[in-house]
Amino acid sequence: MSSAVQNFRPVVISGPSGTGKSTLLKRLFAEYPDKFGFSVSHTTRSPRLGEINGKDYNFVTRESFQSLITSNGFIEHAQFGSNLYGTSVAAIKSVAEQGRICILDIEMEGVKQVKRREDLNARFVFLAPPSMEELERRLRGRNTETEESLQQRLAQARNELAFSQTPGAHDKIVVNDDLDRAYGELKEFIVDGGRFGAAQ
Ligand SMILES: Nc1ncnc2c1ncn2[C@@H]1O[C@H](COP(=O)(O)OP(=O)(O)OP(=O)(O)O)[C@@H](O)[C@H]1O
Repeated sequence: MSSAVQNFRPVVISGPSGTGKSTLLKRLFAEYPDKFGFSVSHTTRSPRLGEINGKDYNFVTRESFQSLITSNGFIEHAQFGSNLYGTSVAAIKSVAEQGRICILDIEMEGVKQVKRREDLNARFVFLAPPSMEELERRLRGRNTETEESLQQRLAQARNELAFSQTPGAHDKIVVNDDLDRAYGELKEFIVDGGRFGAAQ
């Protein structure tokens, strides 16, 4: 295992859409501005004006994207329109090499992929809604979804919740009932007395 991810273990946060992942992560990043980072995704699309290679995206050709797929270099990849997008193992490790904890805010299939990559040494936290009713209330309250996308998110939420019940799926489950309480519990798990999950 590369020593960087031994000391700077990536944290995978997952949970149904609308549970409050972005809300809680924003707060964590504000409290610890230099501790965390996101991995830079790969894409085959062309850079837009002002986008920087290696910062906004790793802009690559279709050929090199394909060869990275073949060599098992991606945690997840998908096609949107005519372009390919993906999260590479190297991009996650690179965050650790910069001395930061890589935060992966991903859905269930991505979680399963990261679990298969033991060399990433990741920790897994699941953010659960207090109930399906409250999740629906939050999604409606956010005013970002059509009825159709809302129903899709709720159906997917049931899958994610079922997976979260599988023994060993996550190292920690935080229920986002009261925001301050949930933040405290999430922070305690992630910061871990300043060790961020690393063995002393
Ligand atoms: N503990 C809480 N109590 C009440 N409302 C909350 C709580 N946490 C978050 N919310 C609200 O719920 C809504 C969904 O939160 P947020 O957008 O952070 O979810 P998310 O998990 O990041 O969703 P997505 O995966 O779709 O990005 C927001 O309007 C947010 O303000």
